[in-house]
Amino acid sequence: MGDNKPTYPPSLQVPNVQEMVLKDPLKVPERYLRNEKEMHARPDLSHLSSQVPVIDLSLLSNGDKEELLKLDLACKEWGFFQVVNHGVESKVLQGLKDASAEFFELPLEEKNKISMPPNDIQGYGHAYVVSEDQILDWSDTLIMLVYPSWFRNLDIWPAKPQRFKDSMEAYSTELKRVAMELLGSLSLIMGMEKDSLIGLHKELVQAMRVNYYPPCQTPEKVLGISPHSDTSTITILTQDGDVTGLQIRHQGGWVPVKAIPNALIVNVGDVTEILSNGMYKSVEHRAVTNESKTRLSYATFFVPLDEVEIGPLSHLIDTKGSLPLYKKIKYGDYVRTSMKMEHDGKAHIQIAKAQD
Ligand SMILES: O=C(O)CCC(=O)C(=O)O
Ligand SMILES: [Fe+2]
Repeated sequence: MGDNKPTYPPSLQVPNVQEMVLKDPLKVPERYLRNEKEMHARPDLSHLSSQVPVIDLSLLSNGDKEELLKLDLACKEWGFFQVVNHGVESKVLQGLKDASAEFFELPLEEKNKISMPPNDIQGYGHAYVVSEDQILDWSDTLIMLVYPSWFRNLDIWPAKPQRFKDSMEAYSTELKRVAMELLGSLSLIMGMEKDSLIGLHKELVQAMRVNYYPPCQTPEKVLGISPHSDTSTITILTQDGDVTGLQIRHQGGWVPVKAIPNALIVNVGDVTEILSNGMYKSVEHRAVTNESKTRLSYATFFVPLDEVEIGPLSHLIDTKGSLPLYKKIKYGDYVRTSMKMEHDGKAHIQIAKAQD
């Protein structure tokens, strides 16, 4: 069992953004410039920020019917929600943030000791760079598998700061509990037993991505992370401080998510969209940069084992008399094919679309 650690298609090597900004804060190379249409064409929906649903995890845990209905609506209408009363202590959240910030402040050569190897996407570097002429994201990233623990490749976990591993472990263990609770509630609102979704995963695989967004003098011209939906079942995100950066697609525009302090931001991923035959939508999101402040975000992806076949749940097709919108596909094939594609909104979910 211990030898079968998954690896993922690697990304092309591109410049370190943090270093670029350190050397010349005014320089924004052409490779990072977005077209104006992409940045400005959509309606400004920032006034909708306050309407992003808020879910109380302690109520969900008690099986509160009203809260389950709220969750159902949040997954249908927004695909994103904030979770409060999750029970993750603020010192655990802060521990992860401090240790990560300390890692990113290390000299480049120290960080490069765990740079992504040529055959994997885990480690320090950039993700989803698949062609030399693609527009690049204004960010650097650190990616690692955390659970099940025998999936860990500790060679690419930061050795410095010393407390990094413990902080990551403490945070991830807590998030696993939150995810199990959320997946239990999702099972219920999808008309199944509470433990069905977890069972379907065979093993709940948990991967972590720490995003580092340096400031950019012209934030209106670059993106921290390109629009995409996550290939996960669910993603739980937390962010550093009060710098807003995350924006979600809603009603044809972009809505900034203003994080409630210490709340966790959850989004529905492609797997849930596929399983629910489109009833719940994995929503496109992106991150913008800030003119003067660095932002860090911490995304935890919960996914099934590679061998698990995902496809619309039969009871969700049968009861509604609707056609399956997606075909059955092994999760491992889905995620690996998507990683060979440039982030382009939700284009990669086509991999699982049923033929008409
Ligand atoms: O930084 C953010 O808020 C978004 C990060 C994200 O979408 C991701 O890592 O998949
Ligand atoms: Fe994402």
